[in-house]
Amino acid sequence: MRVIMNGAMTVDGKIATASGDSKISSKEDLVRVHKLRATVDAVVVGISTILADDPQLTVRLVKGKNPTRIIVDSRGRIPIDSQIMRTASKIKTIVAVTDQAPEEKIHKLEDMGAKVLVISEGKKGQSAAVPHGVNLKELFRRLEKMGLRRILVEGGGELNWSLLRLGLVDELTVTIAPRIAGGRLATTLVEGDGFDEIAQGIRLKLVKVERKKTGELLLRYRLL
Ligand SMILES: NC(=O)C1=CN([C@@H]2O[C@H](COP(=O)(O)OP(=O)(O)OC[C@H]3O[C@@H](n4cnc5c(N)ncnc54)[C@H](OP(=O)(O)O)[C@@H]3O)[C@@H](O)[C@H]2O)C=CC1
Ligand SMILES: Nc1nc(O)c(N)c(N[C@@H]2O[C@H](COP(=O)(O)O)[C@@H](O)[C@H]2O)n1
Repeated sequence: MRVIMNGAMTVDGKIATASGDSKISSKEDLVRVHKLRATVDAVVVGISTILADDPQLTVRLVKGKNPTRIIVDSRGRIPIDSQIMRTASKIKTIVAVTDQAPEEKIHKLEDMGAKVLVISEGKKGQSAAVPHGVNLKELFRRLEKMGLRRILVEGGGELNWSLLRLGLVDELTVTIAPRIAGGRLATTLVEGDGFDEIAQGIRLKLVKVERKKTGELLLRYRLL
């Protein structure tokens, strides 16, 4: 399995403003992301990203095949009128929940065309903010068994932390937009509990730097 994490942040590391505006990167960068989506089997996001952005997670800006969309959502909170659920009968959609999700909601999601994976709670690698989240190692094992081998993670910060902490990420691409958003409550690329010491931090090797006409920087890292 190959797991690529992608995100767009401001120079001060924010992936959205405190009020929830996440339109950070340029159209050119979004086209790059859609091209990247067209190369993967699945795109994974956390439920808070769905609730904040109501994304489609498609390749509509380019020609190509839509990846399977995977929502990590322990309590089954995904709205039935979200863009993802409204298109779940046409574009493969998986909602990964735990036994905290109400059975009635699980049936509703399945009736609308989504596949629901009930996965026992994860214990390691999660932050205090997500004490009873989906067991991501088990989720990724199940995805691999289903033939989903090339996975793109598109955040947000809590999901990014859990996956990085568990060592499940192979590559990180991050677009840095020439903006500063500020705001102590604004979400950053990686949230979670974090480490006490920098020496404990996750190590990366910078493998590529691209300077864009838009003023953005595209950084590509390999996880060590
Ligand atoms: N600029 C960019 O590139 C991007 C920006 N964003 C922005 O990020 C923000 C959302 O990020 P954030 O608030 O960090 O939330 P996330 O999107 O990372 O979702 C986190 C939630 O997912 C659920 N979850 C279930 N299991 C796990 C697990 N094992 N580990 C982590 N989470 C789990 C939890 O909710 P529950 O307990 O209910 O299951 C948790 O609170 C939005 O504002 C969005 O716009 C998002 C993506 C990209
Ligand atoms: N690469 C990138 N740049 C930005 O500026 C972004 N806001 C995001 N966000 C991610 O893309 C999702 C939106 O996808 P659709 O356009 O609806 O297909 C959003 O929810 C984030 O996961 N990414």
